[in-house]
Order: sequence, then C-alpha cells, then structure tokens
Amino acid sequence: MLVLTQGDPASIAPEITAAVWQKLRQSGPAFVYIGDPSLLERRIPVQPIRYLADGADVFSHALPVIPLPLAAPPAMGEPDRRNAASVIESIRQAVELTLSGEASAMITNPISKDVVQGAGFRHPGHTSYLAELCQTPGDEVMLLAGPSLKVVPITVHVALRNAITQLSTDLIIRTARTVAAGLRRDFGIPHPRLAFAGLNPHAGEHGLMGDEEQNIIIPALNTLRQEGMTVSGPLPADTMFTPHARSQYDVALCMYHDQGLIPLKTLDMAEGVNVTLGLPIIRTSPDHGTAFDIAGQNKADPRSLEAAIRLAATLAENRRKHA
Ligand SMILES: NC(=O)C1=CN([C@@H]2O[C@H](COP(=O)(O)OP(=O)(O)OC[C@H]3O[C@@H](n4cnc5c(N)ncnc54)[C@H](O)[C@@H]3O)[C@@H](O)[C@H]2O)C=CC1
Ligand SMILES: NCC(=O)COP(=O)(O)O
Repeated sequence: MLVLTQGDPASIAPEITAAVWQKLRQSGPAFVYIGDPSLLERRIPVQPIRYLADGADVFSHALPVIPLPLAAPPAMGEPDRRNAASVIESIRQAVELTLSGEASAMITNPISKDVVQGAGFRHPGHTSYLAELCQTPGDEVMLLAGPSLKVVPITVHVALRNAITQLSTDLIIRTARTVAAGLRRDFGIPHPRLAFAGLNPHAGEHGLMGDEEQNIIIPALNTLRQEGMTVSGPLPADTMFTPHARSQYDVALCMYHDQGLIPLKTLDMAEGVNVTLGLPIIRTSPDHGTAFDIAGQNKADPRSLEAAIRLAATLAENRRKHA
C-alpha cells in the first residue's frame, strides 16, 4: 500500500488527489491519504480508516483516509499558517508508516515552504526533512525524472551565490555515488551513465570563463572514473539537453537548481516526478508546487501526481526485487 500526504490544504493538492483517485480507483496502484477528510469529501467518496492495511478493501469505492484535522477551514488559494502543523504532521506520519514497512512507499503533495517555515519548519523543503526523520541527514539527493530526461541538482534550495560557494569536489562525488546506487537499485539501470554540467558558460572554456570546472568538477569526475563509473563532462549546459545529447546519458547532474529544473520542466512538466534518493524509504512527489493561483478552479493538471504515484509503486517493486 502507498501513502499520500495532504500537502497544503489551500493549494491544488485536494483537487489533484481527487482526480487521481478517480483515475486509479479501478486499476490501482492503491493509496491511502493522510489528511483532513473534509478537503476531499465534496469531490469524491472518502472513508476514514484507522490502519493503513484497511485501505486495500476500500480503495475501489472510496478514498481511504487516515484522518488528521486541520486547525482552520482552508480558503482555496489563500495560504494559512494556522494549518502548517497539520501539513507537517501528515508528512511525519507518512514517513513513520513507510519506515516501519507498513507502506511500501510515500508520495507527498506540494507544500508551501513559506507557510511551513512560518510554523517553525527549519528545512527548505521535504527532502532534508525526510532525511532528518529517517535519521540519514546529509545523504539525501533530489532527482527529477520525466519521460525525456532525469536531472539531479547537486546544490538545491539555496541562493545562487551560495550554490557556487557550496559546490565542492566532495559534494559532487557523494551525490554521484548516491545517484548511481539509486539508478541501479530503484530504477533498474545496471550501468548508469552520468553526465555532469559545467558551472560556467561553455563549461569554463579551459579557465577563460571561470575555474570551478578545473578546480572542483574535473577532479570529482576523475575520482568517479577511477571507481568505475561511466561519467561524462563537464559539459556546456546550453547544449547538453538537446535530443542527441540526452540520448548519450541516463541522468544529468547539474550544479544548481535551475540549471537542471528548467530543462526538466520545459520538457516534462506534466509528467515529471521528484524522487528523493539516499533514504531508506521511497518518496516521490509531483514536480510542481502549490499553484495557489489556480487552486480550487478545476484547472490543475493531475498527471504529475499520477506519475508520482505510479513511479512510487514501480520503485518499491524494483527495490523489493533487488533486495
Ligand atoms: N514538492 C513540493 O512541495 C514543491 C513545492 N513548491 C512550492 O510551491 C510554492 C509555489 O511555487 P512556484 O514556484 O510558484 O511553482 P508552482 O509549480 O506552484 O507554480 C508555477 C506555475 O505553474 C502552474 N502549475 C503548477 N502546477 C500545475 C498543475 N498541476 N496544473 C496546472 N498548472 C500548474 C501554476 O499555476 C503556476 O502558474 C512555493 O512555496 C514552492 O516552494 C514548489 C515545487 C515543489
Ligand atoms: N524545486 C523542487 C522542490 O521545491 C521540491 O522540494 P522538496 O519539497 O521535494 O524538498
């Protein structure tokens, strides 16, 4: 059984959850939602359950819900910090159920970093919070996977100037090892090909436009090659996402957030999935955020959440077989 978090109650999370349950209720994969039933019961039949295992018999006729009350009724599109505690608790319970093995994987609905930060949440997103809950802080790696491309931002939710400071040979090596292990174990790619972007225009052009390639990135790639990994780069980031370039690698490791997420979302926004590697559990999420600007208007595209749920089931099955 899969478990899905509530996400931000004033966001598009309730409507995409309802739409995906409608789509998957007969075929599966089945999932249980942890959140306030009132968010969904105007849209679809819901059934409160106590134990995750009870969800299997319910899923085809109602969305099974482990109830978690909100502090205030949400106004769609209007983020409300009073509900932050419920948003965070849903994530915590999903991790607990997945770590214990009751759930085979967890999927998170989008949250607003601003809302949860206001309630004392000290993480820039789910990814590092999940690692903390799993007691593996620092091992987490964000991967975004779509039909056309997989990308990993090596530095993630930091100001661009700090991303450059954070970048180190050690960080690149550690991230690449986690990515290679994750692609082998969870994605079933036995010999993953890793392509690395440069940081500077033209990948530095031999030091003419910056020296991070020579001082930081190339030494990391040399170490990874010595370990037997198939790596290429540093590649000029402006040409490494063409169709031909993409056919030469399985994943692009990018030096900062937007270097990887712009091509991913441009090519695959509707079906992109965010996967956290380096955890003892499987976690996926849609690639998009809360979309408060369209929440409650039935404009939201549910396909990324559907893809996240399908991929979570596939990764869980791959990990089971690998074990
Ligand atoms: N996994 C997560 O929890 C994520 C959370 N966020 C958070 O979401 C909040 C808003 O972030 P933004 O950068 O504005 O990104 P966003 O993805 O929420 O919205 C960007 C644009 O894409 C549109 N959009 C997003 N998802 C859509 C969907 N399913 N169907 C149709 N249109 C869609 C929105 O209407 C908006 O115009 C921030 O607090 C951010 O940190 C952002 C990405 C992932
Ligand atoms: N840009 C990706 C994003 O914001 C998701 O972050 P996380 O909540 O998965 O850590």
